[in-house]
Amino acid sequence: MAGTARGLIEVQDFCLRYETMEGAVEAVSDTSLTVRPGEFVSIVGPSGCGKSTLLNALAGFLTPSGGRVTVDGEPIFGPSADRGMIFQQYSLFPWKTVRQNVEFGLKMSGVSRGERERRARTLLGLAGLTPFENHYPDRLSGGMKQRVGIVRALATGPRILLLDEPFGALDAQTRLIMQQILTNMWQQLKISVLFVTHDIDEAIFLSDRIYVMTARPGSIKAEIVVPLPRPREPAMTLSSEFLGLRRGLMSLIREESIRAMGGEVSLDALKGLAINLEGQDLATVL
Ligand SMILES: Nc1ncnc2c1ncn2[C@@H]1O[C@H](COP(=O)(O)OP(=O)(O)OP(=O)(O)O)[C@@H](O)[C@H]1O
Repeated sequence: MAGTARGLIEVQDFCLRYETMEGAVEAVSDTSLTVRPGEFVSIVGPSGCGKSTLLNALAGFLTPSGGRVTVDGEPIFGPSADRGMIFQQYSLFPWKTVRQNVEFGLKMSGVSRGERERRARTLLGLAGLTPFENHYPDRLSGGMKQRVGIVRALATGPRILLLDEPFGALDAQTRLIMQQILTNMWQQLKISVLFVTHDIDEAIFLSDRIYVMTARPGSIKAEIVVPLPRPREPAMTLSSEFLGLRRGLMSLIREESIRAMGGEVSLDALKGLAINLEGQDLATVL
């Protein structure tokens, strides 16, 4: 799996509508993006802009209402071990040990016992999980469970890895460690990654490029290249380059988050200027 120039993701004029009892919900419209083989790309945007919808279409769980979604030029017709997907919630089999969880997909694909063990042990080693290979998931912390989930998705040698807020449930310190483990694994495996996050710092720290989506129906508002060198070090988050990117991204997302609230909240309201109290203080008025 290492060293192969595979994993080109191309999304062209993608639209997705959900049909509901109340009518159609246009979740994503006219979205085009590319992830080149071996690239790490993130998607950020306001809540409800369609990030998960797009990722689920790439995973093969949803069918586009329009446009084209391909990996290495091949259209997507359903889920495949070629496209690993990681969610925020851990989805390990509780009755299997860590190594059995990692080997599961390989067993289903008919890989021999020896080869399964070799691959699982290599990946568990890369993720620092060797001492826990015989543990059951209920004995693992959230960060460890998520590491096992990532290793399990990688074990079958996917061309691309899709991650939907994978570290959203973890505390800040564990999150930082997970980010480094993920980038280490990604650099060694040379796999293409599309990563959805709400965390701007996380997107900058991990990515080669970042797509910013508009409020629903989501489309691409901006594409930002992250020029920070690799390997990324935690100290880089204090550099002027990092802070400049952060400022730019925050202002783009803020604009869209306000739009996503459908006019319920205006910039004036956020500054506390939207209601005229006619000189009285709030406690008196209430
Ligand atoms: N099954 C569904 N039926 C109807 N509408 C849906 C369905 N799933 C999602 N939506 C709507 O589609 C839009 C996009 O949802 P999606 O979960 O993709 O957004 P998101 O950007 O991932 O959100 P968040 O950042 O809050 O996780 C939202 O307005 C959501 O309410």
